[in-house]
Amino acid sequence: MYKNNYVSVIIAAAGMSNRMRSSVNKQFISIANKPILARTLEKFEECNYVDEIVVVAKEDEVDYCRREIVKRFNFKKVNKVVKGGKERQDSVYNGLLALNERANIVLIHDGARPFIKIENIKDSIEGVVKYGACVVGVPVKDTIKLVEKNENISSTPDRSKIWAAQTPQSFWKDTIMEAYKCAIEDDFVGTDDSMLVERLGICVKMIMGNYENIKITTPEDLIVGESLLKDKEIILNRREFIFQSR
Ligand SMILES: Nc1ccn([C@@H]2O[C@H](COP(=O)(O)OP(=O)(O)OP(=O)(O)O)[C@@H](O)[C@H]2O)c(=O)n1
Ligand SMILES: C[C@](O)(CO)[C@H](O)COP(=O)(O)O
Repeated sequence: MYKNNYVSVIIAAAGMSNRMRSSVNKQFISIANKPILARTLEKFEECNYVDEIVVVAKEDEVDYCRREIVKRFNFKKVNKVVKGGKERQDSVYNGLLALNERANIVLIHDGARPFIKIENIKDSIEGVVKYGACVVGVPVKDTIKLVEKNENISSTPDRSKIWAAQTPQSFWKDTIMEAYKCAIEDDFVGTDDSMLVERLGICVKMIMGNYENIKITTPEDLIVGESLLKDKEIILNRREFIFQSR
Protein backbone atom coordinates (compact mmCIF):
# COMPACT_ATOMS: atom_id res chain seq x y z
CA MET A 1 0.00 0.00 0.00
CA TYR A 2 1.37 3.42 -0.93
CA LYS A 3 -0.52 6.48 0.34
CA ASN A 4 -3.92 4.73 0.25
CA ASN A 5 -3.40 3.47 -3.30
CA TYR A 6 -3.73 -0.21 -4.19
CA VAL A 7 -0.63 -1.19 -6.13
CA SER A 8 -0.83 -4.14 -8.53
CA VAL A 9 2.04 -5.63 -10.51
CA ILE A 10 1.72 -7.63 -13.73
CA ILE A 11 4.65 -9.93 -14.42
CA ALA A 12 4.74 -10.91 -18.11
CA ALA A 13 6.29 -14.38 -18.32
CA ALA A 14 4.46 -15.96 -21.26
CA GLY A 15 7.01 -15.45 -24.05
CA MET A 16 8.47 -18.08 -26.38
CA SER A 17 12.16 -17.61 -25.39
CA ASN A 18 13.12 -18.02 -29.07
CA ARG A 19 16.32 -15.99 -28.78
CA MET A 20 17.42 -18.04 -25.76
CA ARG A 21 17.40 -21.09 -28.04
CA SER A 22 16.43 -23.31 -25.13
CA SER A 23 13.74 -25.96 -24.91
CA VAL A 24 12.72 -24.57 -21.50
CA ASN A 25 11.00 -21.20 -20.96
CA LYS A 26 13.95 -18.94 -20.03
CA GLN A 27 12.12 -17.73 -16.92
CA PHE A 28 12.34 -21.24 -15.42
CA ILE A 29 16.11 -21.44 -15.98
CA SER A 30 18.10 -20.94 -12.77
CA ILE A 31 20.73 -18.28 -12.22
CA ALA A 32 22.87 -19.07 -9.17
CA ASN A 33 20.51 -21.88 -8.21
CA LYS A 34 17.24 -19.96 -8.32
CA PRO A 35 14.79 -19.71 -11.26
CA ILE A 36 14.84 -16.31 -12.99
CA LEU A 37 11.10 -15.84 -12.43
CA ALA A 38 11.48 -16.49 -8.68
CA ARG A 39 14.27 -13.88 -8.53
CA THR A 40 12.01 -11.37 -10.30
CA LEU A 41 9.02 -12.10 -8.08
CA GLU A 42 10.99 -11.85 -4.83
CA LYS A 43 11.82 -8.19 -5.54
CA PHE A 44 8.14 -7.24 -5.80
CA GLU A 45 7.17 -9.51 -2.88
CA GLU A 46 9.74 -7.70 -0.72
CA CYS A 47 8.63 -4.20 -1.73
CA ASN A 48 6.23 -3.01 0.96
CA TYR A 49 4.40 -0.63 -1.44
CA VAL A 50 3.16 -3.59 -3.55
CA ASP A 51 -0.25 -5.09 -2.72
CA GLU A 52 -0.74 -7.81 -5.32
CA ILE A 53 1.07 -9.57 -8.14
CA VAL A 54 -0.53 -11.19 -11.19
CA VAL A 55 1.75 -13.52 -13.15
CA VAL A 56 1.05 -14.17 -16.83
CA ALA A 57 2.35 -17.56 -17.99
CA LYS A 58 2.02 -19.64 -21.14
CA GLU A 59 -1.23 -21.62 -21.13
CA ASP A 60 0.55 -24.99 -20.74
CA GLU A 61 2.84 -23.59 -18.00
CA VAL A 62 0.22 -22.03 -15.72
CA ASP A 63 0.04 -25.07 -13.41
CA TYR A 64 3.83 -25.51 -13.36
CA CYS A 65 4.25 -21.85 -12.51
CA ARG A 66 1.73 -22.05 -9.65
CA ARG A 67 3.37 -25.17 -8.23
CA GLU A 68 7.10 -24.74 -8.89
CA ILE A 69 7.39 -20.97 -8.50
CA VAL A 70 4.52 -19.47 -6.49
CA LYS A 71 3.96 -22.36 -4.07
CA ARG A 72 7.56 -23.58 -3.80
CA PHE A 73 8.94 -20.11 -3.04
CA ASN A 74 5.91 -19.18 -0.94
CA PHE A 75 5.04 -15.93 -2.69
CA LYS A 76 2.14 -14.50 -0.68
CA LYS A 77 1.35 -11.52 -2.90
CA VAL A 78 0.76 -13.54 -6.07
CA ASN A 79 -3.04 -13.52 -6.32
CA LYS A 80 -3.37 -15.09 -9.74
CA VAL A 81 -1.45 -16.87 -12.49
CA VAL A 82 -3.29 -16.31 -15.77
CA LYS A 83 -2.61 -17.46 -19.30
CA GLY A 84 -0.81 -15.25 -21.80
CA GLY A 85 -1.34 -14.55 -25.49
CA LYS A 86 0.53 -14.43 -28.80
CA GLU A 87 2.31 -11.10 -28.30
CA ARG A 88 3.60 -9.56 -25.07
CA GLN A 89 0.82 -7.00 -25.45
CA ASP A 90 -1.84 -9.77 -25.47
CA SER A 91 -0.32 -11.27 -22.33
CA VAL A 92 -0.25 -7.97 -20.47
CA TYR A 93 -3.87 -7.31 -21.45
CA ASN A 94 -4.89 -10.65 -19.90
CA GLY A 95 -3.03 -9.55 -16.77
CA LEU A 96 -4.89 -6.23 -16.73
CA LEU A 97 -8.23 -8.04 -16.92
CA ALA A 98 -7.28 -10.18 -13.90
CA LEU A 99 -6.33 -7.36 -11.50
CA ASN A 100 -8.01 -6.91 -8.15
CA GLU A 101 -10.92 -4.49 -8.50
CA ARG A 102 -9.29 -2.21 -5.90
CA ALA A 103 -6.17 -1.72 -8.06
CA ASN A 104 -5.55 1.89 -9.09
CA ILE A 105 -1.77 1.86 -9.72
CA VAL A 106 -0.40 -0.75 -12.14
CA LEU A 107 3.24 -1.70 -12.70
CA ILE A 108 4.06 -3.89 -15.70
CA HIS A 109 7.34 -5.80 -15.52
CA ASP A 110 9.08 -8.46 -17.62
CA GLY A 111 9.52 -11.78 -15.84
CA ALA A 112 12.89 -11.89 -17.60
CA ARG A 113 14.27 -8.84 -15.71
CA PRO A 114 15.31 -10.37 -12.37
CA PHE A 115 17.84 -7.68 -11.43
CA ILE A 116 15.36 -4.88 -10.83
CA LYS A 117 16.12 -3.08 -7.56
CA ILE A 118 13.48 -2.41 -4.91
CA GLU A 119 14.36 1.31 -4.97
CA ASN A 120 13.44 1.40 -8.70
CA ILE A 121 10.10 -0.27 -7.91
CA LYS A 122 9.42 2.35 -5.22
CA ASP A 123 10.48 5.17 -7.56
CA SER A 124 8.03 3.83 -10.16
CA ILE A 125 5.09 3.83 -7.73
CA GLU A 126 5.96 7.31 -6.47
CA GLY A 127 6.37 8.32 -10.15
CA VAL A 128 2.76 7.42 -10.95
CA VAL A 129 1.50 9.61 -8.11
CA LYS A 130 3.82 12.48 -9.17
CA TYR A 131 3.62 12.29 -12.99
CA GLY A 132 0.74 9.95 -13.87
CA ALA A 133 2.88 7.55 -15.93
CA CYS A 134 6.55 6.56 -15.90
CA VAL A 135 9.07 4.14 -17.37
CA VAL A 136 12.33 2.99 -15.84
CA GLY A 137 15.25 3.33 -18.23
CA VAL A 138 18.90 4.26 -18.67
CA PRO A 139 20.76 6.64 -21.00
CA VAL A 140 22.40 4.65 -23.81
CA LYS A 141 26.16 4.31 -23.64
CA ASP A 142 26.83 3.64 -27.32
CA THR A 143 26.37 5.94 -30.29
CA ILE A 144 23.14 4.92 -32.01
CA LYS A 145 22.85 4.78 -35.82
CA LEU A 146 19.69 4.61 -37.91
CA VAL A 147 20.39 2.01 -40.58
CA GLU A 148 18.43 1.43 -43.80
CA LYS A 149 17.60 -1.97 -45.34
CA ASN A 150 20.73 -1.80 -47.52
CA GLU A 151 22.78 -1.25 -44.34
CA ASN A 152 23.57 2.34 -45.20
CA ILE A 153 23.63 4.58 -42.15
CA SER A 154 20.98 7.24 -42.64
CA SER A 155 21.57 9.32 -39.51
CA THR A 156 23.11 9.53 -36.06
CA PRO A 157 20.56 10.79 -33.53
CA ASP A 158 21.68 13.02 -30.68
CA ARG A 159 22.76 10.50 -28.04
CA SER A 160 22.00 12.82 -25.13
CA LYS A 161 18.29 12.31 -25.89
CA ILE A 162 18.32 8.50 -26.19
CA TRP A 163 17.43 6.21 -23.32
CA ALA A 164 16.93 2.44 -23.31
CA ALA A 165 13.47 1.65 -21.96
CA GLN A 166 13.30 -1.07 -19.34
CA THR A 167 10.50 -2.19 -17.03
CA PRO A 168 8.65 -1.55 -14.72
CA GLN A 169 6.41 0.68 -16.80
CA SER A 170 3.85 2.20 -14.46
CA PHE A 171 0.49 3.92 -14.81
CA TRP A 172 -2.81 4.78 -13.22
CA LYS A 173 -5.02 1.78 -13.95
CA ASP A 174 -7.62 3.85 -15.85
CA THR A 175 -4.91 5.25 -18.15
CA ILE A 176 -3.33 1.92 -19.05
CA MET A 177 -6.74 0.24 -19.52
CA GLU A 178 -7.80 2.98 -21.92
CA ALA A 179 -4.49 2.76 -23.79
CA TYR A 180 -4.80 -1.00 -24.19
CA LYS A 181 -8.44 -0.77 -25.35
CA CYS A 182 -7.54 1.89 -27.96
CA ALA A 183 -4.60 -0.19 -29.20
CA ILE A 184 -6.87 -3.21 -29.65
CA GLU A 185 -9.48 -1.10 -31.49
CA ASP A 186 -6.79 0.35 -33.78
CA ASP A 187 -4.94 -2.95 -34.29
CA PHE A 188 -1.81 -1.28 -32.97
CA VAL A 189 0.98 -3.46 -31.59
CA GLY A 190 3.77 -1.75 -29.67
CA THR A 191 7.00 -3.15 -28.29
CA ASP A 192 6.35 -1.77 -24.83
CA ASP A 193 3.41 -0.53 -22.74
CA SER A 194 4.47 3.10 -22.75
CA MET A 195 4.04 3.33 -26.55
CA LEU A 196 0.33 2.61 -26.15
CA VAL A 197 -0.04 5.50 -23.70
CA GLU A 198 2.25 7.89 -25.65
CA ARG A 199 0.09 7.51 -28.79
CA LEU A 200 -2.89 8.93 -26.85
CA GLY A 201 -0.89 12.12 -26.31
CA ILE A 202 -0.40 11.39 -22.60
CA CYS A 203 3.00 12.37 -21.18
CA VAL A 204 5.09 9.49 -19.81
CA LYS A 205 8.09 10.38 -17.65
CA MET A 206 11.40 8.53 -17.99
CA ILE A 207 12.90 7.77 -14.59
CA MET A 208 16.47 6.65 -13.96
CA GLY A 209 16.87 2.91 -13.53
CA ASN A 210 20.10 0.93 -13.41
CA TYR A 211 22.29 -0.78 -15.97
CA GLU A 212 22.00 -4.10 -14.13
CA ASN A 213 18.28 -4.35 -14.93
CA ILE A 214 18.97 -6.36 -18.09
CA LYS A 215 16.38 -8.45 -19.89
CA ILE A 216 17.56 -12.05 -20.04
CA THR A 217 17.16 -12.57 -23.78
CA THR A 218 20.06 -14.59 -25.26
CA PRO A 219 22.36 -17.26 -23.74
CA GLU A 220 25.14 -14.70 -23.04
CA ASP A 221 22.75 -12.88 -20.69
CA LEU A 222 22.76 -15.93 -18.38
CA ILE A 223 26.52 -15.56 -17.97
CA VAL A 224 26.16 -11.83 -17.30
CA GLY A 225 23.40 -12.63 -14.79
CA GLU A 226 25.50 -15.21 -12.94
CA SER A 227 28.38 -12.78 -12.68
CA LEU A 228 26.14 -9.93 -11.55
CA LEU A 229 25.15 -12.10 -8.58
CA LYS A 230 28.40 -13.91 -7.85
CA ASP A 231 30.94 -11.21 -8.53
CA LYS A 232 29.27 -8.44 -6.57
CA GLU A 233 31.17 -9.37 -3.43
CA ILE A 234 34.45 -9.85 -5.28
CA ILE A 235 34.08 -6.46 -7.03
CA LEU A 236 33.25 -4.69 -3.76
CA ASN A 237 36.24 -6.26 -2.02
CA ARG A 238 38.49 -5.37 -4.94
CA ARG A 239 37.30 -1.74 -4.83
CA GLU A 240 38.02 -1.59 -1.11
CA PHE A 241 41.49 -3.03 -1.72
CA ILE A 242 42.22 -0.38 -4.41
CA PHE A 243 41.13 2.43 -2.08
CA GLN A 244 43.18 1.04 0.80
CA SER A 245 46.33 0.75 -1.28
CA ARG A 246 46.09 4.37 -2.53
N1 LIG B 1 3.55 -13.38 -25.82
C1 LIG B 1 4.40 -12.94 -24.89
C2 LIG B 1 5.70 -12.49 -25.23
C3 LIG B 1 6.55 -12.07 -24.22
N2 LIG B 1 6.13 -12.10 -22.93
C4 LIG B 1 7.05 -11.71 -21.85
O1 LIG B 1 7.53 -10.41 -22.06
C5 LIG B 1 8.86 -10.28 -21.56
C6 LIG B 1 9.78 -9.62 -22.58
O2 LIG B 1 9.82 -10.38 -23.75
P1 LIG B 1 11.12 -11.08 -24.37
O3 LIG B 1 12.27 -11.00 -23.48
O4 LIG B 1 11.25 -10.61 -25.74
O5 LIG B 1 10.69 -12.61 -24.25
P2 LIG B 1 10.29 -13.62 -25.36
O6 LIG B 1 9.16 -13.07 -26.18
O7 LIG B 1 10.06 -14.91 -24.65
O8 LIG B 1 11.63 -13.69 -26.20
P3 LIG B 1 11.84 -14.10 -27.72
O9 LIG B 1 11.42 -12.91 -28.55
O10 LIG B 1 13.30 -14.39 -27.80
O11 LIG B 1 10.99 -15.32 -27.99
C7 LIG B 1 9.35 -11.68 -21.20
O12 LIG B 1 9.44 -11.76 -19.79
C8 LIG B 1 8.30 -12.58 -21.84
O13 LIG B 1 8.06 -13.79 -21.13
C9 LIG B 1 4.84 -12.50 -22.61
O14 LIG B 1 4.46 -12.49 -21.44
N3 LIG B 1 4.00 -12.92 -23.61
C1 LIG C 1 9.15 -3.99 -22.62
C2 LIG C 1 10.61 -4.08 -22.96
O1 LIG C 1 11.28 -4.94 -22.08
C3 LIG C 1 11.24 -2.71 -22.81
O2 LIG C 1 12.58 -2.77 -23.15
C4 LIG C 1 10.84 -4.58 -24.36
O3 LIG C 1 10.34 -3.63 -25.26
C5 LIG C 1 10.29 -5.94 -24.63
O4 LIG C 1 10.55 -6.21 -25.98
P1 LIG C 1 10.75 -7.61 -26.61
O5 LIG C 1 10.47 -7.39 -28.07
O6 LIG C 1 9.74 -8.50 -26.00
O7 LIG C 1 12.16 -7.99 -26.39
